[in-house]
Amino acid sequence: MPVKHLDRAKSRLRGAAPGGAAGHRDLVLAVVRDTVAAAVAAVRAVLVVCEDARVVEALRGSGAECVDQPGLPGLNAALAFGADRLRARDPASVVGALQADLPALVPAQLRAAVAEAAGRRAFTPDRPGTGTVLLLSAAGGGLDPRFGPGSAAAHGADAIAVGLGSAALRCDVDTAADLAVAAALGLGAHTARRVRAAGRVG
Ligand SMILES: Nc1nc2c(ncn2[C@@H]2O[C@H](COP(=O)(O)OP(=O)(O)OP(=O)(O)O)[C@@H](O)[C@H]2O)c(=O)[nH]1
Ligand SMILES: C[C@H](OP(=O)(O)O)C(=O)O
Repeated sequence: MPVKHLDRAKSRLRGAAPGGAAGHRDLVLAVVRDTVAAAVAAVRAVLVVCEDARVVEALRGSGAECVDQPGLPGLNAALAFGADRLRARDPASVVGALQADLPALVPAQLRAAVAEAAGRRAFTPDRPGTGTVLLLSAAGGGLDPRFGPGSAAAHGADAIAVGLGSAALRCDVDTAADLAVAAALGLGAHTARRVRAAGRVG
Protein backbone atom coordinates (compact mmCIF):
# COMPACT_ATOMS: atom_id res chain seq x y z
CA MET A 1 0.00 0.00 0.00
CA PRO A 2 1.42 3.39 -0.97
CA VAL A 3 0.98 6.49 1.19
CA LYS A 4 2.18 9.89 0.03
CA HIS A 5 3.81 12.48 2.29
CA LEU A 6 0.98 13.90 4.44
CA ASP A 7 1.69 17.49 3.46
CA ARG A 8 0.88 16.58 -0.15
CA ALA A 9 -1.58 13.68 0.23
CA LYS A 10 -5.19 13.84 -0.95
CA SER A 11 -5.01 17.41 -2.16
CA ARG A 12 -8.40 17.06 -3.91
CA LEU A 13 -9.95 16.13 -0.55
CA ARG A 14 -8.80 19.36 1.10
CA GLY A 15 -11.69 21.15 2.79
CA ALA A 16 -13.72 17.95 3.36
CA ALA A 17 -12.73 18.15 7.03
CA PRO A 18 -12.59 21.42 8.96
CA GLY A 19 -9.48 22.46 10.91
CA GLY A 20 -7.20 23.48 8.07
CA ALA A 21 -4.01 21.56 7.45
CA ALA A 22 -4.22 19.64 10.74
CA GLY A 23 -7.83 18.61 10.11
CA HIS A 24 -6.93 17.43 6.61
CA ARG A 25 -3.94 15.46 7.88
CA ASP A 26 -6.06 13.78 10.57
CA LEU A 27 -8.70 12.82 8.01
CA VAL A 28 -6.06 11.37 5.64
CA LEU A 29 -4.49 9.40 8.50
CA ALA A 30 -7.89 8.08 9.59
CA VAL A 31 -8.61 6.88 6.06
CA VAL A 32 -5.20 5.20 5.87
CA ARG A 33 -5.70 3.51 9.24
CA ASP A 34 -9.10 2.12 8.25
CA THR A 35 -7.82 0.87 4.90
CA VAL A 36 -4.81 -0.78 6.53
CA ALA A 37 -6.98 -2.41 9.21
CA ALA A 38 -9.21 -4.00 6.57
CA ALA A 39 -6.21 -5.14 4.51
CA VAL A 40 -4.42 -6.64 7.51
CA ALA A 41 -7.56 -8.66 8.28
CA ALA A 42 -7.78 -9.91 4.69
CA VAL A 43 -4.29 -10.89 3.48
CA ARG A 44 -1.13 -12.56 4.74
CA ALA A 45 1.12 -9.49 4.90
CA VAL A 46 0.71 -5.76 4.40
CA LEU A 47 3.66 -3.55 3.51
CA VAL A 48 3.10 0.21 3.51
CA VAL A 49 5.53 2.25 1.41
CA CYS A 50 5.40 5.76 2.78
CA GLU A 51 7.24 9.05 2.86
CA ASP A 52 6.33 10.38 6.29
CA ALA A 53 7.25 9.40 9.86
CA ARG A 54 3.76 10.46 10.99
CA VAL A 55 2.28 7.65 8.91
CA VAL A 56 4.68 5.15 10.47
CA GLU A 57 3.66 6.38 13.92
CA ALA A 58 -0.08 6.21 13.15
CA LEU A 59 0.28 2.62 11.92
CA ARG A 60 2.25 1.38 14.93
CA GLY A 61 0.49 -1.74 16.22
CA SER A 62 -1.70 -2.03 13.12
CA GLY A 63 -0.08 -5.24 11.95
CA ALA A 64 1.28 -3.60 8.80
CA GLU A 65 4.99 -3.17 8.16
CA CYS A 66 6.06 0.32 7.08
CA VAL A 67 9.06 1.16 4.94
CA ASP A 68 10.33 4.50 3.67
CA GLN A 69 10.12 5.07 -0.04
CA PRO A 70 13.72 5.13 -1.21
CA GLY A 71 15.18 6.30 -4.49
CA LEU A 72 12.86 7.36 -7.27
CA PRO A 73 9.82 9.51 -6.42
CA GLY A 74 6.29 8.71 -7.58
CA LEU A 75 3.56 6.16 -7.04
CA ASN A 76 4.66 3.48 -9.49
CA ALA A 77 8.23 3.59 -8.21
CA ALA A 78 6.94 3.18 -4.63
CA LEU A 79 4.82 0.21 -5.67
CA ALA A 80 7.58 -1.46 -7.66
CA PHE A 81 9.90 -1.11 -4.67
CA GLY A 82 7.34 -2.67 -2.30
CA ALA A 83 6.50 -5.46 -4.72
CA ASP A 84 10.16 -6.38 -5.20
CA ARG A 85 10.63 -6.50 -1.46
CA LEU A 86 7.67 -8.83 -0.96
CA ARG A 87 8.61 -10.96 -3.96
CA ALA A 88 12.11 -11.50 -2.55
CA ARG A 89 10.54 -13.03 0.55
CA ASP A 90 8.25 -15.37 -1.36
CA PRO A 91 9.03 -16.05 -5.02
CA ALA A 92 5.79 -17.93 -5.74
CA SER A 93 3.21 -15.71 -4.08
CA VAL A 94 0.75 -13.12 -5.38
CA VAL A 95 1.80 -9.55 -4.60
CA GLY A 96 -0.56 -6.63 -4.93
CA ALA A 97 -0.99 -2.88 -4.80
CA LEU A 98 -3.95 -1.57 -2.82
CA GLN A 99 -4.74 2.13 -2.71
CA ALA A 100 -4.68 3.53 0.84
CA ASP A 101 -7.80 5.64 0.42
CA LEU A 102 -10.60 3.08 0.82
CA PRO A 103 -12.27 4.00 4.16
CA ALA A 104 -15.31 1.74 3.64
CA LEU A 105 -13.24 -1.33 2.74
CA VAL A 106 -14.31 -4.56 4.41
CA PRO A 107 -11.89 -7.51 4.55
CA ALA A 108 -14.31 -9.92 2.87
CA GLN A 109 -14.35 -7.85 -0.34
CA LEU A 110 -10.55 -7.80 -0.59
CA ARG A 111 -10.35 -11.53 0.18
CA ALA A 112 -12.99 -12.25 -2.46
CA ALA A 113 -11.15 -10.23 -5.12
CA VAL A 114 -7.92 -12.12 -4.43
CA ALA A 115 -9.80 -15.42 -4.57
CA GLU A 116 -11.50 -14.44 -7.84
CA ALA A 117 -8.12 -13.66 -9.39
CA ALA A 118 -7.01 -17.21 -8.52
CA GLY A 119 -3.34 -16.50 -9.16
CA ARG A 120 -3.89 -14.60 -12.42
CA ARG A 121 -2.79 -11.00 -13.02
CA ALA A 122 -5.87 -8.95 -12.05
CA PHE A 123 -7.11 -5.49 -11.17
CA THR A 124 -10.14 -3.80 -9.68
CA PRO A 125 -11.23 -0.50 -11.21
CA ASP A 126 -12.33 2.35 -8.98
CA ARG A 127 -15.98 3.45 -8.80
CA PRO A 128 -15.84 5.69 -11.90
CA GLY A 129 -14.08 2.88 -13.76
CA THR A 130 -11.06 4.89 -14.92
CA GLY A 131 -8.65 4.42 -12.01
CA THR A 132 -7.43 1.32 -10.18
CA VAL A 133 -7.93 0.48 -6.52
CA LEU A 134 -6.27 -2.97 -6.54
CA LEU A 135 -3.65 -4.57 -8.76
CA LEU A 136 -2.60 -8.19 -8.26
CA SER A 137 0.36 -9.93 -9.86
CA ALA A 138 0.08 -13.39 -11.27
CA ALA A 139 1.43 -15.93 -8.76
CA GLY A 140 5.19 -15.54 -8.96
CA GLY A 141 4.88 -12.72 -11.52
CA GLY A 142 5.93 -9.07 -11.51
CA LEU A 143 3.53 -6.35 -10.38
CA ASP A 144 4.24 -3.98 -13.31
CA PRO A 145 2.19 -1.09 -11.86
CA ARG A 146 0.73 1.41 -14.34
CA PHE A 147 -1.05 3.80 -11.96
CA GLY A 148 -1.91 7.31 -13.04
CA PRO A 149 -4.63 8.76 -15.28
CA GLY A 150 -6.42 6.00 -17.19
CA SER A 151 -4.79 3.25 -15.15
CA ALA A 152 -7.81 0.92 -15.41
CA ALA A 153 -7.41 0.74 -19.18
CA ALA A 154 -3.63 0.34 -18.80
CA HIS A 155 -4.01 -2.55 -16.37
CA GLY A 156 -6.90 -4.04 -18.34
CA ALA A 157 -4.58 -4.54 -21.30
CA ASP A 158 -3.16 -7.70 -19.71
CA ALA A 159 -5.03 -8.23 -16.41
CA ILE A 160 -8.51 -9.55 -15.73
CA ALA A 161 -11.00 -7.38 -13.85
CA VAL A 162 -12.10 -8.69 -10.44
CA GLY A 163 -14.25 -7.37 -7.61
CA LEU A 164 -16.56 -5.48 -9.94
CA GLY A 165 -19.54 -5.94 -7.60
CA SER A 166 -17.59 -4.86 -4.51
CA ALA A 167 -18.72 -1.30 -3.87
CA ALA A 168 -16.59 -0.70 -0.78
CA LEU A 169 -13.41 -1.99 -2.44
CA ARG A 170 -14.05 0.25 -5.43
CA CYS A 171 -14.81 3.37 -3.38
CA ASP A 172 -11.58 5.36 -3.25
CA VAL A 173 -12.00 8.86 -1.86
CA ASP A 174 -10.43 11.52 -4.01
CA THR A 175 -13.02 14.23 -3.27
CA ALA A 176 -15.55 15.23 -0.62
CA ALA A 177 -18.27 13.76 -2.83
CA ASP A 178 -16.44 10.40 -2.80
CA LEU A 179 -16.26 10.58 0.99
CA ALA A 180 -20.04 11.02 1.12
CA VAL A 181 -20.46 7.88 -1.01
CA ALA A 182 -18.10 5.98 1.30
CA ALA A 183 -20.09 7.23 4.31
CA ALA A 184 -23.28 5.84 2.78
CA LEU A 185 -21.56 2.45 2.38
CA GLY A 186 -20.27 2.52 5.97
CA LEU A 187 -16.99 4.07 7.08
CA GLY A 188 -14.31 2.37 9.12
CA ALA A 189 -14.09 3.41 12.75
CA HIS A 190 -11.28 5.98 12.46
CA THR A 191 -12.79 7.82 9.52
CA ALA A 192 -16.28 7.66 11.03
CA ARG A 193 -14.93 9.34 14.17
CA ARG A 194 -13.29 12.14 12.13
CA VAL A 195 -16.42 12.69 10.09
CA ARG A 196 -18.59 12.74 13.23
CA ALA A 197 -16.22 15.22 14.85
CA ALA A 198 -16.52 17.38 11.74
CA GLY A 199 -20.31 17.15 11.98
CA ARG A 200 -20.66 16.75 8.24
CA VAL A 201 -19.30 15.11 5.10
CA GLY A 202 -18.20 17.40 2.31
N1 LIG B 1 4.58 6.26 -1.37
C1 LIG B 1 3.90 7.00 -2.25
N2 LIG B 1 2.54 6.94 -2.27
C2 LIG B 1 1.88 7.70 -3.18
C3 LIG B 1 2.55 8.57 -4.08
N3 LIG B 1 1.62 9.19 -4.85
C4 LIG B 1 0.41 8.76 -4.43
N4 LIG B 1 0.56 7.86 -3.41
C5 LIG B 1 -0.51 7.13 -2.72
O1 LIG B 1 -1.19 6.39 -3.72
C6 LIG B 1 -2.59 6.32 -3.46
C7 LIG B 1 -3.37 6.84 -4.66
O2 LIG B 1 -3.02 8.15 -4.96
P1 LIG B 1 -4.11 9.25 -5.26
O3 LIG B 1 -5.48 8.69 -5.15
O4 LIG B 1 -3.76 9.94 -6.51
O5 LIG B 1 -3.91 10.17 -3.98
P2 LIG B 1 -3.11 11.51 -3.78
O6 LIG B 1 -1.99 11.62 -4.76
O7 LIG B 1 -2.78 11.56 -2.34
O8 LIG B 1 -4.27 12.58 -4.07
P3 LIG B 1 -4.27 13.96 -4.87
O9 LIG B 1 -3.27 14.88 -4.23
O10 LIG B 1 -5.67 14.46 -4.72
O11 LIG B 1 -3.92 13.59 -6.30
C8 LIG B 1 -2.81 7.07 -2.18
O12 LIG B 1 -2.85 6.13 -1.14
C9 LIG B 1 -1.59 7.98 -2.07
O13 LIG B 1 -1.26 8.29 -0.74
C10 LIG B 1 3.99 8.61 -4.02
O14 LIG B 1 4.66 9.32 -4.76
N5 LIG B 1 4.60 7.81 -3.09
C1 LIG C 1 -3.32 6.89 -9.10
C2 LIG C 1 -4.71 6.86 -9.63
O1 LIG C 1 -5.59 7.04 -8.58
P1 LIG C 1 -6.72 8.19 -8.57
O2 LIG C 1 -5.94 9.47 -8.39
O3 LIG C 1 -7.45 8.08 -9.87
O4 LIG C 1 -7.52 7.79 -7.39
C3 LIG C 1 -5.06 5.55 -10.34
O5 LIG C 1 -6.16 5.04 -10.10
O6 LIG C 1 -4.26 5.08 -11.12
